[in-house]
Amino acid sequence: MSAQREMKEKNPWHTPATIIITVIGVIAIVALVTVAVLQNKPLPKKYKYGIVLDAGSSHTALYIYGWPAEKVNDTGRVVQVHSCKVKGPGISSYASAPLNAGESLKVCMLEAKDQVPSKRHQETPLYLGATAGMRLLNIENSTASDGVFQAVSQALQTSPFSFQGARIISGQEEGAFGWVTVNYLDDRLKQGLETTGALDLGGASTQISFVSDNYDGSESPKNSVTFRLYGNDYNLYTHSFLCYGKDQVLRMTLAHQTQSGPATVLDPCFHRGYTAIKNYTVLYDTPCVSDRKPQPAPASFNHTGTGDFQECQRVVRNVFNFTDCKYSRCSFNGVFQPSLQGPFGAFSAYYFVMNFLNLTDTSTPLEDVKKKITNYCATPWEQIKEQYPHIKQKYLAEYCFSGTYIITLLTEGYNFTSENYPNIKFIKKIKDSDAGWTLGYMLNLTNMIPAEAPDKPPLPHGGYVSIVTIIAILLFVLIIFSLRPIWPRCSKRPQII
Ligand SMILES: O=c1[nH]cnc2c1ncn2[C@@H]1O[C@H](COP(=O)(O)OP(=O)(O)O)[C@@H](O)[C@H]1O
Ligand SMILES: [Ca+2]
Repeated sequence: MSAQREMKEKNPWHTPATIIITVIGVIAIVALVTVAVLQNKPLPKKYKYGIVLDAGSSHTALYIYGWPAEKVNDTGRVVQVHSCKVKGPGISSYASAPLNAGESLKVCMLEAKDQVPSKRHQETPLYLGATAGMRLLNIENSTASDGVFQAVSQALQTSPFSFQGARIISGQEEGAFGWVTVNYLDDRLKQGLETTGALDLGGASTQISFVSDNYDGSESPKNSVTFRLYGNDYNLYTHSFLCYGKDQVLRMTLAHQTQSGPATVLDPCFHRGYTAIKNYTVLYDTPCVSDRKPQPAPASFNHTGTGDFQECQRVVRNVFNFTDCKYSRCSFNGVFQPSLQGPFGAFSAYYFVMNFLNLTDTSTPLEDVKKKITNYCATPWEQIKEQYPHIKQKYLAEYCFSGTYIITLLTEGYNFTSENYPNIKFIKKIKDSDAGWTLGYMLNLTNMIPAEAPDKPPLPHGGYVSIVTIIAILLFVLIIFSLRPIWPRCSKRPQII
């Protein structure tokens, strides 16, 4: 009994002071963790939006981008939240009825109104950028292109968004912003990683953009764009070939085959059994071919397919000039191109065509790619129509030509070889956002990519809570241990005696 009393008296656990200290300690730890969890909760996310209309030669598409209002400078934070394909042709096709161009945008603009919360409408910038279709119309008839811009601007001004203007973007911008989009979405810019080149195939123009170490921009300054992004300097090579989109090249190959104004054209780029009456005036109605119109020309010709890849490639080669080059090296048409470097992302029509032909897997050797296109071209038109009843016949009839053009452009135009062909990835989207120039264009106009690397991001909420919890537990353990030298000695004393 007396030993027990003595123990009770000397054990600090049982003194009122230690009990109070321990209770206060535990309360303090619980309070600390509670504060960490509750008070430092991230603020509810406020989203911002931006809208870009891509007025391409074949059609217009609307893209809505969104990002959390705070931390705008974080790479890869802006994402595509919605897209809308405008019904009907590209705006350049409305040259003689410009009001209809404005009207055609209405359905997608209404969709955008639904997609962006109404309290954000006023602050949401809206841009329209037109590419090669409008470049060609502007060359052909600048009054008509002004009329189209006036009509679309008027239509967009009536939207609740903050309309920032409609304009033709240059080929250089189109190429450079496509490259920015691909590398931004891939998180390559902020991390200073090796960049991915961008290959964009449209209907009226095509772009190639990449960074090459042995290129400083001095040999052909007009092909050079310099960027300082997140503290890294980039010297980008870019070129846009006007008229080398797949629709204009198709016209150029047909123009090549109709130089003498024949009544029938036997075209190796179309399937056997394919036949259509085509109008000379319509075919030659673009600045890419207008100077070659046979004079006098009959009203129309009979366009008949023979389905022969090798012959088709021979015809397609005629649209390239491989001989003139005043630089150390050229792609084609006397255009400077440094040596190819790094991985490439090929999008837009590159993707549509190669995806249809089941050729997006670039581990397929180049020779096998050619064999597959050869087989496709050699398949009779009747069989093709039966095999793909749900695909638009206009696209279906042209895949043989388009596949042949793509392979010729990549290998003979840009000089991809069987060794570096696998460096190309045919892509439609990166992390749910479409590959194309629009995102890069918006990031640039809203100053969303800083020249210098942003400060290190503060600890995320989860990390902050974990650290406070760990510290609290350590403190608790420390209190226990600080009491240990007194407590065990007291409790063991009776045994020693
Ligand atoms: O599903 C498809 N299959 C094949 N080609 C397509 C498909 N969708 C779009 N395209 C083609 O992609 C190209 C897009 O070009 P775009 O309209 O962007 O012209 P641009 O960039 O030269 O101004 C056009 O040739 C169009 O016909
Ligand atoms: Ca395009």
